[in-house]
Amino acid sequence: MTIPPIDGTVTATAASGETAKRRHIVVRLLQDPVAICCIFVLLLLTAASVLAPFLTDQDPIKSSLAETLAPMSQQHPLGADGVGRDVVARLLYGGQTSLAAACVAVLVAFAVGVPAGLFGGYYRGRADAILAWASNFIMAVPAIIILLVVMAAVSQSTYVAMAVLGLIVSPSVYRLVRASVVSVREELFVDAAKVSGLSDARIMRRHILPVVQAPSIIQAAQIFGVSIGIQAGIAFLGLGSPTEASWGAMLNDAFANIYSAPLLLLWPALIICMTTASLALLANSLRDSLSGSRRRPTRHSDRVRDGAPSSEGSAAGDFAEVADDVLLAVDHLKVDYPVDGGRRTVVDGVSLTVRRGQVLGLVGESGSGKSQTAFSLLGLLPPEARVSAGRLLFDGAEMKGLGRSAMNRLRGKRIAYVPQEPMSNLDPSFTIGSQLAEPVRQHMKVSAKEAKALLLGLLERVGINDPARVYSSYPHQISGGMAQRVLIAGAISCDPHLLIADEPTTALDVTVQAEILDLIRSLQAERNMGVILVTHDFGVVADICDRVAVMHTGKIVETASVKELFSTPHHEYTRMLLSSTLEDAKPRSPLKSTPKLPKRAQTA
Ligand SMILES: Nc1ncnc2c1ncn2[C@@H]1O[C@H](COP(=O)(O)OP(=O)(O)OP(=O)(O)O)[C@@H](O)[C@H]1O
Repeated sequence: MTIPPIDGTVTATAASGETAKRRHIVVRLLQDPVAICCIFVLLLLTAASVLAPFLTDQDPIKSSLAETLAPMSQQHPLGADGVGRDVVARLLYGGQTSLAAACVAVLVAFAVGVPAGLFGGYYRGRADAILAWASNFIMAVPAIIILLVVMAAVSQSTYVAMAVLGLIVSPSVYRLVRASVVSVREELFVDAAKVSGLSDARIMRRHILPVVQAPSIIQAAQIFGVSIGIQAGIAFLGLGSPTEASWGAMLNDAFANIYSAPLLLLWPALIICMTTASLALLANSLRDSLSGSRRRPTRHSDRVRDGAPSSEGSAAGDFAEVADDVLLAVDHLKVDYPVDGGRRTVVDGVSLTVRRGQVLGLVGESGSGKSQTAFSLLGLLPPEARVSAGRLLFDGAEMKGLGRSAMNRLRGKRIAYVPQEPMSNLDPSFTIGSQLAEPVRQHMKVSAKEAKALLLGLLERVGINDPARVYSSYPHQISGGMAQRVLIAGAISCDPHLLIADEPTTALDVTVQAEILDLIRSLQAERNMGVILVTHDFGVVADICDRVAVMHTGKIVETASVKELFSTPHHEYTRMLLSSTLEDAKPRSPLKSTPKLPKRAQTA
């Protein structure tokens, strides 16, 4: 077995990739006007504070009773406070204290939280449990009370208070880091690094810390802003050291003179608001630029699509010529997952064809791989799934190698999906109309008004009596059957060529099942759609399918027309399935005049 050179060329490539990624993040950040304004404000404040001795010759601490509440003048551009101290000098020197003390809080929070998160997330076990308990305990303690006690009984220094604050907020850093570590430590590249003999410290530094970096920067900005606010709060309560100029102490002094010199309150309040708002907005912009540039986890399936075709499958064999009426041609589709150091194949060389206007039933017992086959066609498998195929032709074009945006353009527009559980596929926080309209507007490039008109017509078409009411309803206000009609309306809204329905009636009341099947069949005939109907129910197959593919342990064991399959099943597994289904089955009544289906659904 060859172990990839983790420390060699791969590392060099990865390092240059990381550098490029960082550069990309900075570029994105600098393209954001909000971020630029925030950075400018923060740099200005920091520079002014650092350069305070050069910007003013006034002493920020020394009081002068003769200049108590002195008005604005050349000597005191913003006046003097209640004990005659220059406001500008106090703002500038106060910035030194406030910004440096906020740095102390951030440093302590990260010095405690990052190692604890790395250790707990990486090693888990008992140490992790103890750290989790300690973090819960610290978080349960009211921070402001602790700070007041420390300042009253231990030290009045803002720096000491902020060090304690750092300790108090360190559990939030711990939690963030731990969550990031847990999500990355199961990755195959971490296992590969272990196999290659890298030490834990090196794995953490190389593979785990880079993942933790981005969210940590955002959290540092947030903690920085919060600690400036808290400093102001405790100084405002009069707990700061009298020998330290700070923005909070200025607030305290200004409050004492609020009636005689209200402007004194304005300057520190303005500067505190500007600093905390800039930090909060900068954190938001950072998050946006990081999420915009975050590398999409490389799906094994993508590798197959992007790279050279897998050697598996007979690319040139079964589908050398694809007839014009073939909508979908799948050749030797394979899906496998990592399990206990190996891989488990759940779809094993599936080849199938769907013609335009044809309904293909995909049947098999639970776990036979029906849904995995359907999801791989939709490109919806989890990242750990590895997908390969000889060919995946849709509408005459190869789907393999399609990027995410091309796949998104196909999904919803040309390939639509009807799920098994309609209710859990509707977001309870949004109205049905808004959920249906979004993809229509995106794919069809129509206005909100046009999308609504189109959808109201479709809701009526799928048998909903009061489309306008349902359009403005929330999912909990409609029944499961109606939710499935809504999803079917959504699925056909962009006029797809292929509809993949994964057990669309399983979660529904028996009385509604036949109506939904009838609806799918009538829509399919009306629009000449190809349909893949995933089901384990031969009754459903008999009702609406033209052809059937029988799946067993990830393989298609038999494909035939419905008539042939029921009259002369060839494969032993098909016979077994048919006999077990028919043994307990009640005869199904024909669907032709389902009493509950609204008239327009049948006649339209
Ligand atoms: N993320 C995963 N990791 C590992 N195995 C998985 C994963 N998802 C599905 N499988 C396995 O793939 C196999 C096929 O699952 P699939 O959902 O396609 O079955 P199915 O035929 O649709 O069954 P059902 O009718 O119960 O949904 C199952 O054995 C399942 O345990």
